[in-house]
Amino acid sequence: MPSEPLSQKEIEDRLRELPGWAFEDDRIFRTYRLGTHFAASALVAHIASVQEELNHHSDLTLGYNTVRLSVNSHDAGGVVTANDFALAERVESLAPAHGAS
Ligand SMILES: C[C@H](O)[C@H](O)[C@H]1CNC2=NC(N)=NC(=O)C2=N1
Repeated sequence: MPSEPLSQKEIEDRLRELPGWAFEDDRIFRTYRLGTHFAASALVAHIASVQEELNHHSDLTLGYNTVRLSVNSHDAGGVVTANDFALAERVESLAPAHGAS
């Protein structure tokens, strides 16, 4: 079942609970910085496994020592839904163990 778009106010309220995340162009996004390229690669693999579990997938970009996620919901027409925040919250909870900031 497609998820429902969140209102601008809902997005702003939820973003307040997710420091480092921001909203632009109908997406929420964050960049994490890591100590090494290998650590950044491991974070990408961990995020990919969570995305499979949730069946919800970000645009996930690996840099030298950075990982950038950008996500919205295709099934809702390319806008932000609760599923995007569910993914963001899961990533926030696993990122510190990778030394991401
Ligand atoms: C068929 C399957 O449910 C869809 O392709 C899923 C997979 N991952 C997805 N990821 C994201 N970000 N948005 C979606 O709408 C979406 N849909």
